[in-house]
Amino acid sequence: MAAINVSPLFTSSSSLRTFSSYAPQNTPTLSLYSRFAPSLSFPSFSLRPPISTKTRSLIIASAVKNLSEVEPIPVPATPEEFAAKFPSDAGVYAVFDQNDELQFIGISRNIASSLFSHKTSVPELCCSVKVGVVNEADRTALTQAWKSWMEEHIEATGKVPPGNESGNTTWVRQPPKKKADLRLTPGRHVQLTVPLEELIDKLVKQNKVVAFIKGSRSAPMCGFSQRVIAILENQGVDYESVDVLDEEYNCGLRETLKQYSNWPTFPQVFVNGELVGGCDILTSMYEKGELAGLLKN
Ligand SMILES: N[C@@H](CCC(=O)N[C@@H](CS)C(=O)NCC(=O)O)C(=O)O
Ligand code: FES
Repeated sequence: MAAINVSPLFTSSSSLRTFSSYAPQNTPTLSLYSRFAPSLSFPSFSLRPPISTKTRSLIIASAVKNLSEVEPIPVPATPEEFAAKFPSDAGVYAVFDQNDELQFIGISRNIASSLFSHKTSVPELCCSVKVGVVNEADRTALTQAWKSWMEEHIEATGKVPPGNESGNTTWVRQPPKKKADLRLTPGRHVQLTVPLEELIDKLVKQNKVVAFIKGSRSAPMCGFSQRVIAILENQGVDYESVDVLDEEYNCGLRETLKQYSNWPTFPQVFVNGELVGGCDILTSMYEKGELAGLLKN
């Protein structure tokens, strides 16, 4: 197995092997090891031709210590302790369970924050951590650091850390689930016993923030509605959305709402039962910093 010794900047035992020089035997090809870290996606972990001198000098400049040479740090419990123990810098980290089995190697723009998030979501797997800060941490440098730790571990054990195996989502931050849009009626086949205006009135008075939009909040059907949803999401406010184009569950809403609010277009955003406005008004309030106060009161 060919190994290329490189720069004294690497610690004494370190050597940098070309990616093509070792795919461990009895294990799948390296491309199968490609995984996603919580905040950054990796390029595929594929076999490559030998690294050019220029690339190698880049790698050396951003190299972290070998995985085996880094001291593990016990994982603390509180966010304050995380901030005190771990750097908020970018880099690579390796998480070990209570049996000192390596569970996951990840990269992050903020190591302390990523580790705290792992500790919160999978506490039983986070007992100690090895950390390598990457200087001048652009994407290439971070990926390189991750690859070198992955390769070192694979070479030593012949296996990929379980959390980095293809299809394992334990360590990947799941996007928050979007709330469902509200429906005004049980369906168009059901005869309403109260006028639609009354249902609208109840809806806007019983919910602090309501956005009547074209399409759903997860797939707005018009740029104006999309903009308003983006603003509300950005404000982190809990809001309800109603699709005025949904003729099955909101039959007649598109025209009735225009009369109710005396406003001819959509989107329409209500706060505390009052119409605030459409896309232009929301955008202007957002840009002037006036929206946060209104949404919170
Ligand atoms: N200037 C408006 C833009 C919205 C707009 O023009 N909406 C149109 C096109 S989506 C609309 O709702 N027309 C009435 C309708 O489609 O029933 C705003 O600030 O919200
Ligand atoms: S649906 Fe065409 S501009 Fe809104």
